[in-house]
Amino acid sequence: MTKTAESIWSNCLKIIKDIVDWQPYKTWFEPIKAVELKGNVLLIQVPSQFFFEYLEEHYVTLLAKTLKRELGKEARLEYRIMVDSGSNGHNGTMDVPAGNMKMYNNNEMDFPLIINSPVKNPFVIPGLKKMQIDPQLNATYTFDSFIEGDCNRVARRAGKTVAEKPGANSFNPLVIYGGVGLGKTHLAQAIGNEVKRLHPNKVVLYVSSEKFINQFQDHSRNNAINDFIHFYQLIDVLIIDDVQFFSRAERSQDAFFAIFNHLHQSGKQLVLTSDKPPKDLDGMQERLLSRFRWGLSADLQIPDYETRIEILERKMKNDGLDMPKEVVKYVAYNISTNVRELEGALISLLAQSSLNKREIDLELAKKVLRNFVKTSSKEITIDAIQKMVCEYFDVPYDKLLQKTRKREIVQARQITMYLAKAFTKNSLKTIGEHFGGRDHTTVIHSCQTVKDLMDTDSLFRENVMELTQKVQLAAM
Ligand SMILES: Nc1ncnc2c1ncn2[C@@H]1O[C@H](COP(=O)(O)OP(=O)(O)OP(=O)(O)O)[C@@H](O)[C@H]1O
Repeated sequence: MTKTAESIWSNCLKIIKDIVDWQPYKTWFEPIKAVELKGNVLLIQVPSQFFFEYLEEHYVTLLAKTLKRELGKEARLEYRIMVDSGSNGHNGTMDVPAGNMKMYNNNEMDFPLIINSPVKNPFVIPGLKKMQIDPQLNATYTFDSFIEGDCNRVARRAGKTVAEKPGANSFNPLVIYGGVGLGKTHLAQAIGNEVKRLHPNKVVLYVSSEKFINQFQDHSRNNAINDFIHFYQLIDVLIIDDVQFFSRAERSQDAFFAIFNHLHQSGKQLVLTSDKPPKDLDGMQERLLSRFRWGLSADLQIPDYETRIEILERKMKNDGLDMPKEVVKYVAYNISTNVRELEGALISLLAQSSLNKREIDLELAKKVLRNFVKTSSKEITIDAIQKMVCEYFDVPYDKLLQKTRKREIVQARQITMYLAKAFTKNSLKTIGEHFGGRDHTTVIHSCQTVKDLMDTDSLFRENVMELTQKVQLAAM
């Protein structure tokens, strides 16, 4: 029988249908039309640029293997992409070779594009029933590399719970929010990586809201919104980064609403990040905001001095680097804006050391940081912290030093000790002396009590976080 484009494609579809699940088959393979067969090159037509990219990204291996079965090992695939003529002046279609198909002539490179796929070869998995998608995760963003401190304890622990039991916990959705460079993406990705580690069969997808909106707009142009929504409804753990950008995209919010409802009702997990608390997300539909409140919103704050040291040390350890402790302390002390800047300072320091072929020492650190950020001009004192706390809680200064056992005073005193330990270089003994001659063990006990209370009492935690920021500002 003569081979035609249709017959070849129809044979390919028979194989593909046995391998992929029904829904992705309908979404990603049924809309494809066989156009032309020229020797060993099959031209297929796909409805959009997005569709083409999606196939290339997720199904290129499957397509290549299938086609090679039908047309031999020299087989090649070309796409004809339906183009929106209104937006770019093309005449309705554009032909593109499957850029990666040539790789498949080399048997050793059978699956170069399915990254993080738990399934090595879709052809040997009997009755494969899960959608194969690249979860778009960066393997370096793990819980292990995400240092825990008072600034992120609640969010990090909630993230772990979600990863252990996705969809089957009360943190659904989990909304992680916080300022620039404080680790929202890292933590959200860590959840995805942990889910894949603990539950390899779960379908995880990380996507930025911007990408989601672009995909939606592509599908909308191609009258394929239902396909778009159906695709997202197949995911077990959907992680959407920077949801604040939805505020500019009313119609994408409608699609997200449909996806959210379906996933939530089916016991699937949603993880969202935002640069502000959900209640401050202007331009977001109320029905979405009310759904965000169903789960848990956890914030990320600026890490305190000790956590900043730990972050720097872990980063250096991971990269096999070393530098004197006093330099680490100097960097941590002077950069208290966010973690990205902290990492930036470390990189600048290493670069300067390697360019100038000189050891990293305090002198070099001072020079580099001078150009990098405004270093702390003032060393914050215990007295200054005491005054700030007294003002904040409206507690008389002398009461802080006396032996009063009144709860408000005791807590204010404990918080002051905690902040003094985090933000000054004084020893525990000196800190104790500033509180009417208390013992260093009292300071240790106070710091521990503050940490414990921050885990259990959200109002207390908010107070400490606000005071932390005030102290950090005063030290700049
Ligand atoms: N607790 C932490 N432990 C270790 N590394 C951290 C921690 N928090 C943040 N980082 C690192 O800081 C950098 C910035 O983090 P990330 O990109 O996740 O921030 P973000 O809050 O998503 O920022 P943006 O608001 O700009 O999107 C990353 O390299 C991340 O690994």
